[in-house]
Amino acid sequence: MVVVSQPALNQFLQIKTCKNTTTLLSGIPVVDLSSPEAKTLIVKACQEFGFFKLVNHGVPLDFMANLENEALKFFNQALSEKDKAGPPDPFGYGSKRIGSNGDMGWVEYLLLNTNPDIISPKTLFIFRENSEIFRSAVKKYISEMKRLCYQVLELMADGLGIQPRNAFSKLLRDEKSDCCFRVNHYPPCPELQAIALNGRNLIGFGEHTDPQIISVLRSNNTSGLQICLRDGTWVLVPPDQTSFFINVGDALQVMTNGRFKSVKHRVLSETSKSRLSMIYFGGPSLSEKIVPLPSVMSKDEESLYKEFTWHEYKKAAYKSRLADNRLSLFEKSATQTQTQTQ
Ligand SMILES: C=C1C[C@]23C[C@@]1(O)CC[C@H]2[C@@]12CC[C@H](O)[C@@](C)(C(=O)O1)[C@H]2[C@@H]3C(=O)O
Ligand SMILES: O=C(O)CCC(=O)C(=O)O
Ligand SMILES: [Fe+2]
Repeated sequence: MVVVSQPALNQFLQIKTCKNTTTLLSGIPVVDLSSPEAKTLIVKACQEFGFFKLVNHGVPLDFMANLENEALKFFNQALSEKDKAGPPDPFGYGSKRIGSNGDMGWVEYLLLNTNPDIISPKTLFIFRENSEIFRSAVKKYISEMKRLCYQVLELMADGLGIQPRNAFSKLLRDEKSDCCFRVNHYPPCPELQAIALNGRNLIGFGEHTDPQIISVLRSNNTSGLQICLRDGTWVLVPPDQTSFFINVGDALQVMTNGRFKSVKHRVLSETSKSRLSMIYFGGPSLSEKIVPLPSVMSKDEESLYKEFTWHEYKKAAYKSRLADNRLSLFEKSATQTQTQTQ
């Protein structure tokens, strides 16, 4: 990324308000995947936060470190080289523009489709020439992410008492599942140290919920990720490069009829250290109906949402701005729910 002037930086600056105070949270739920209590703790965390940290996950640490190194080699290239893999369509290399509806962030990224049948021409440029090591690191990492998602989703089903226990995971096991993988690089912004910030922050990735079922995030040891609690307070998530952070996505909120809540999150940039994060987004096949699972619902309980397919949701999501409440388009009004119960 290039050096920028203060007026150009203004579009990434966010004013902090008193109501929205950021506090350091040491109470992020932590789940030990090897513990017999994992399923109970996962359900509790998804109900209260829509978010938790996963330890003892069994993913080899060198897979994470290798991919991080390879990704940094990509981002350290000249912009003219990286731009050959962009602009994102939505896959490929992107810088500062997130999505196609005007969102901006102090970030550059690679967005990849994980289905080998769908090859985006842009992504061919990412792995061209001497990048076989990068391609292989991505492949190994993604296969671990799939395994981890299946395991976590099966524990969620167990914890909720859902039969069969693959009710969620089968959606990702489907060969047509719509999953993607993102590597975000947040360069440091030395210009910011020189100017008076007046308590303002630099937005790396603006607030949003992830539309999919589940997201698995790993970052280097640079902070920046924040989650929003139910009371609207933003809290910092202390980084931990050996662990994963699991986000409940909008589709899982619907499939649990609101028992799990998708977590609103954002990244604020550091002025002196770069952050590198990799996120695996697990989505179902495009034709999948996103409805509450019958075994989640109690007797006479009605769905809070209108029926829609993942394709319909995705289409709406990609027309929306990052901070929009995408699920509200599919919520039933109070009158609709009452009429159905009468
Ligand atoms: C502004 C946008 C970027 C996004 C598509 C959208 O129109 C709204 C959802 C955004 C998001 C957030 C989570 C993931 O990073 C992502 C890949 C996704 O599936 O939804 C991004 C989209 C994107 O960057 O293209
Ligand atoms: O980069 C991060 O740490 C989080 C980014 C994110 O939330 C996303 O890409 O959807
Ligand atoms: Fe996200």
